[in-house]
Order: sequence, then structure tokens, then C-alpha cells
Amino acid sequence: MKYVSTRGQAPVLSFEEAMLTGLARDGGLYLPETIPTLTAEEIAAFEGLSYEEVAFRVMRPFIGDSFTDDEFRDIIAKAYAGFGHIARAPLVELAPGHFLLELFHGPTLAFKDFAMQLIGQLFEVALKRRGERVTIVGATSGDTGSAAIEAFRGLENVDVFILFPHGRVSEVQRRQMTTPADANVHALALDGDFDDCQARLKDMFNDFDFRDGVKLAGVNSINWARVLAQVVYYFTSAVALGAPHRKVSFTVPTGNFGDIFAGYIARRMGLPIDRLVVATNQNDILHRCLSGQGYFKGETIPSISPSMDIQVSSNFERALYYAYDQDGSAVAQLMDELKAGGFNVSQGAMQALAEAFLSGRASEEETLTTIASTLKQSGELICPHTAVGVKVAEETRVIGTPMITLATAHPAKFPDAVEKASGIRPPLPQRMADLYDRPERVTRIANDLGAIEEHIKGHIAR
Ligand SMILES: Cc1ncc(COP(=O)(O)O)c(C=O)c1O
Ligand SMILES: N[C@@H](CCOP(=O)(O)O)C(=O)O
Repeated sequence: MKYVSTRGQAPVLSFEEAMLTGLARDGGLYLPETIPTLTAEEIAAFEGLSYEEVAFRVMRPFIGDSFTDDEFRDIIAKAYAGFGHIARAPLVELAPGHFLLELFHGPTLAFKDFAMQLIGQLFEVALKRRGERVTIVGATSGDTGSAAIEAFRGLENVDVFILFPHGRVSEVQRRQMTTPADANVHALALDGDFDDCQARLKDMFNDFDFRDGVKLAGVNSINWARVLAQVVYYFTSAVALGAPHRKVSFTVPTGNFGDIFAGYIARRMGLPIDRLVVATNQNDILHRCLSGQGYFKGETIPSISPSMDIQVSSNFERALYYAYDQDGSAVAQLMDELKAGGFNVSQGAMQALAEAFLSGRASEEETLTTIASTLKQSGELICPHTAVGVKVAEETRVIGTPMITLATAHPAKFPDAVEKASGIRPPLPQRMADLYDRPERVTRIANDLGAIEEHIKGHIAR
């Protein structure tokens, strides 16, 4: 299995190399050269299997010879052992035909744990075997950062630096990043928004002296392994509702487009997905683009679903690559135009995107109302990101086809918004009950590439 860049100018790599490399050296994102498929019989056979076994069968064809079967099974087992639910990703019925896929039973209470716990194990095995050490830098709007810290804290061969937008994450998210005491963990509060954090991260990858000097690695969904791990729960949930014998639809609260893109991959692997719906908050650049208005950056307005406050949606580049018939130079041209403010999508590519995705948006008011109405109708207390999904799913689902909305975070990560909407302040799980009492450790940093690079160079373990 070989991996190629969306911009067509970077070395072709193995799974392990692509995972450790992060951003391609031409600025693009790695994708498998071909997408393996599963037959209807192979998918039907997932029924009744453990999450771990399905994870093995779905991901194995993408791994090539980077890990042996025994190694890979062992890694998967360790990755999900700490989840607080035996099903790992349980389904809950909200209303007849509308289901929530609860993705918040991992250690940091968001869907990011599914991929991050896995790649923590994958990195550890690969780095030990190679005798290498890496510097992981991550950009976060709140959830990737805490999941990465949890997955990599205390590991011998890794330093972790997380850039988060100062004042734009929830207090729980911030404390999850600033309270771990491990020496290899560094939380950096950047003066800017998430797009600034992600832009500086990509700048670091494109600064080859720095990149090679610190052995930079990435665990954002830049990293293909992150997306791959998220493909699995599309299969487990769809099969639980009758796939491949019937179609199912998904609505995905979306920001950086990694989670919905994993659904797109599941469909291309053979999972019969009917509707794949992108749900955005008031930062609705993706909804506007999928509605035919081009992809033009605006100001990011802070919302009550802060993890989705994103304008430059990294994985949309991967969707564009397929929409433009895998033409790397066309994608590179669009990404150049994006630097100058945005681009229009060609008619053919727009048609391909429209065949793949539907979209919708929820305003702040609609998000609050949905938290309240969902509680009233089903007894489920949901986080604001999930509420964006539920609202859009209700508008786009069709009778006769089950709709699965991805519940991407636990409501306790966003207690202020949830309390405002429902009157209930969701408590943190017992194991995190002292989060507000733990001392914080954080460095405030300017939105300046040189300053960030100097800080990292001065703080990596030698
Ligand atoms: C809770 C939550 N919901 C939804 C999203 C959006 O997911 P994605 O960035 O994969 O589109 C994020 C951020 O990634 C998130 O943290
Ligand atoms: N919402 C994310 C943003 C980063 O997304 P990623 O999937 O590329 O890591 C977050 O919570 O940090």
C-alpha cells in the first residue's frame, strides 16, 4: 500500500512513513494510492464482532507491511482498552429512525480519542523499532490537543507541543491541556484563532530546516492514520442498523472535515451510505461552498461549539483531490488561491462534491434550542457540536433510511452552553472530578512563526 500527496509533488510513502511524516513535503496531504474495498459479504460478517475486530478488518488493508498482524491486533487492543463503554461507540435511539453514535467514551471525552489512542500506540512501536525520537506539534480548537496529550504524555521518544487559540476553548478543554504534569507535554496559548494555529503548524512543516532539525511529526488529521481510525465506527454503527442489507445516512458536526471525510472513505470502501451530511455552526464556509458559493474565507466568529470554529478546513483538500479527478496540480492551484482569500470550484468538481455530500448549518440560537428539545424529547443531554449535527440531521433525513448523527463530545466539556440551554450543568466523570483544582502550566505565545519555532527548539528534550 502506497501513499501519495494531494498536490502530486511529494515522495510516495508507505503507511508507516506517511504516518511519521505528517504533512507531505509539497504542502499536501497523504492519501492511499488506491482505496481498498470490502465485499458485501465481508461487511455483513462484521455483525456481532467486537469493535476491535472490526477495526482490524477495516484498517488492515491500508497498513501494508508496516506492522505485522499480531503487532497490529495488539496495538488495537491497547488503544481501546481504556474506553468507558464495552461497545466503544454505542448507538442510542433519539427518535424513530434517528440515532446518536456516542463517540465520547474515551479518556478525553471526544471522538478524537478513537484515532489518537491508536496512533499513540502506532508511534510508540514504530519509533522504538527505528530508534528515533520525534517532536509532535499539534494545532487544536480544543479536542485534538487534549486527546494528543493524553495519548503521548510520558512517552520516551516524543515531545508534544500543542497550540491552542488563547481564550477560545472551553475551560474544561483548556485544563485538560494545561494540567498534565508530564515533562514532555507543552501547552502553548496562541494569540489568534484556530486557523492561525493550523497555519503556523503547516508553516513549520514547510520550513524544512526546522522540520528536519526537530524531526517534526503531526497528529492532526493532516496525518492519514487519524482519518483511517475514524473510518471504523462508520462500519460498526451502520452494520448494527442493518448494513450492508440496507443503506444508512450520517450527519457529522464538521470543522476540519476529517470526520466526515472518514465517512466518505467508508463509502468508497463499499459501505452503503446514502446521505453524508456536513453540519456546520455559524462558521459555515463548508456549507456555503457545498451550496455552490465558492470557498472564501471570512472572519471566524467564536461560537458555543468552539471546536468547529474553523475557516480553513484542512481535509477539504482531500475531498477536492477526488472531486478534481486526483489532479494534484489543480489542487495545488486552489490552495494557492486560498492563501489569497478563496476560490471557486469548477462545475465538474462541484457536481462530484454534490453527489458525495449534503450540508446544513445551525445558528447559535438553533444550537441552544436543539440541546433543550433533544433533552425534552429523548432524555439525552448533548454537547453543542452534537446539537449542530442533530438539528441538521432532522432537516435532511428521509423516512425509511436510518440517520446516524455523530455525538462528537461529552456535554461536560461544554458545561456553560449546556447549562444555558437545558438548565442542567453536566458533571465531569469521577476520574476527572479534580480537574478544576489541578495546577495549570501554559505558555502564552505570539502568532509568530519565529517565536514559536524558537520556543519549541528551546524546550525539546535532547
Ligand atoms: C467536538 C467536536 N465536534 C466536531 C468537530 C469537527 O470535526 P472535524 O474537524 O473532523 O470536522 C470537532 C473538531 O475536530 C470537535 O472537537
Ligand atoms: N476541532 C479540532 C480541530 C483540529 O482538527 P484535526 O482533526 O485536524 O486534529 C480540535 O478539536 O482541535
